[in-house]
Amino acid sequence: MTDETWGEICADLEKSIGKNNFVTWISPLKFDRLQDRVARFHVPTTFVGNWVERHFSDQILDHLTRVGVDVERLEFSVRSDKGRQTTARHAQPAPKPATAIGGDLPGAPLDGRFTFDSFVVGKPNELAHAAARRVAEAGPVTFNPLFLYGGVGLGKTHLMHAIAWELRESSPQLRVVYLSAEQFMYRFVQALRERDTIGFKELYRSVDVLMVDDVQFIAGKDSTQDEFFHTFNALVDQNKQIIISADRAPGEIKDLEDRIKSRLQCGLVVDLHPTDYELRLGILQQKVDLYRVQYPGLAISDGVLEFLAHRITTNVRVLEGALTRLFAFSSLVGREITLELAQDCLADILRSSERKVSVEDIQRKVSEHYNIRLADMLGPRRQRTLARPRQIAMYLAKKLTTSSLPDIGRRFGGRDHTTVMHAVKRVEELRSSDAQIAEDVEMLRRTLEG
Ligand SMILES: Nc1ncnc2c1ncn2[C@@H]1O[C@H](COP(=O)(O)OP(=O)(O)OP(=O)(O)O)[C@@H](O)[C@H]1O
Repeated sequence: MTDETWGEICADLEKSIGKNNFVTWISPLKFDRLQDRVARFHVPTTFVGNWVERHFSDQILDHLTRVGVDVERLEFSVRSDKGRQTTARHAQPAPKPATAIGGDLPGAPLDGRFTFDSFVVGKPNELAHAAARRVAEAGPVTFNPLFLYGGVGLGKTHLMHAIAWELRESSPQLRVVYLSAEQFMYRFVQALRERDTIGFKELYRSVDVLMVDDVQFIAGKDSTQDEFFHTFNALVDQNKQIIISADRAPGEIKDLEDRIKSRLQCGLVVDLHPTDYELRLGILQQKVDLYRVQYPGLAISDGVLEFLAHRITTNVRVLEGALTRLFAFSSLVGREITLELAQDCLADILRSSERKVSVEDIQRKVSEHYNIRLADMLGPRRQRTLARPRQIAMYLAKKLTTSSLPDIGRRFGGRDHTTVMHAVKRVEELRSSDAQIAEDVEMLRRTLEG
């Protein structure tokens, strides 16, 4: 059997199992060889190998036999660029399909790539990861809800899906529902339209684990908030686990009712901090390893990943997009990915990343401007000559970056978010009453935004 035969079979498989299944499970397979009637494939993770083996091996065998390939069974192994191999057969048993987790329960589909295996842990996300792991153990409920928050593309959805996959595998009897707050609202509205709110209530209040992604979406939507609040209470009363994500801390979500905010704050609130250089590099290396399984010929020069990790600091999604573009380009033109090629091919992404101001840049510029030491800006001393620049830096951090108030507080020597809130308010007042401060702030803003 050749790569070409496999390509033909893929086209047929896509028709029979559907595009989504095909893209998630079959595209990542790389045909390796046929030997002793065993067709061997490389897979990006053991998880994918297990899944394909369990759910699609009969269909693959069927298609292979139909085109005349003499094959008895399939084998899947993970191969990293260093040639390490682990065979899927020896790994944990695969979980059951989870597109409709909980059988007839209306959950949203899960992404097969978002598992704990593929989540790279670093300092900025280690607490969120540990909390997610703990919840995924399905032991006694210790914190309810688990509230994960952080900026765009930092891995909230990835962690929630990972929890769902893990629970599905270890506790298949649990009724686990994952959905976005938007889907929760649409389903609720549909129930209202069909006059079946009782059915809706019963359904969502009978789950064992409820995960609602991007909860900030329901802010300002009164009846949905109300329904969410009652569902939430009913589940907490029954000691069922709830996991919520949002783009900011509960207290900072505008137009969210206070009773919901306080409920959300009752459990464990953990944020995913913006990535640091090491985490970005780790994620890039992991992606390269995965791509190498699919495209063994992939050549990437030393220093390219370091360059990307250094320059693209916005979010992981942008980082992944950049790498995908580089891979596509290099495979199309058949060239090694060099630093020059990366600079050319990613010029737009690099340019837009350049304009991003970081909290560290702000701290540095403000301390230079007021001629104080950076350590003093971050330290505990409260004298006016230090406190004022510190407040201005906090104000600029809030205005020029996407960091949340708690995040800014933490970066200013572990201060509370209320201190940052106070600083922002104070500088706003001073800007209208003190011409010197207004001028300083404007000048600093211009310099920082370049
Ligand atoms: N630590 C990580 N390790 C591996 N991949 C990661 C990590 N963090 C994020 N990603 C990847 O980045 C992409 C975006 O992550 P995800 O969708 O979970 O972000 P999010 O925080 O839910 O963002 P949004 O607020 O936009 O919904 C995904 O492809 C995810 O797999």
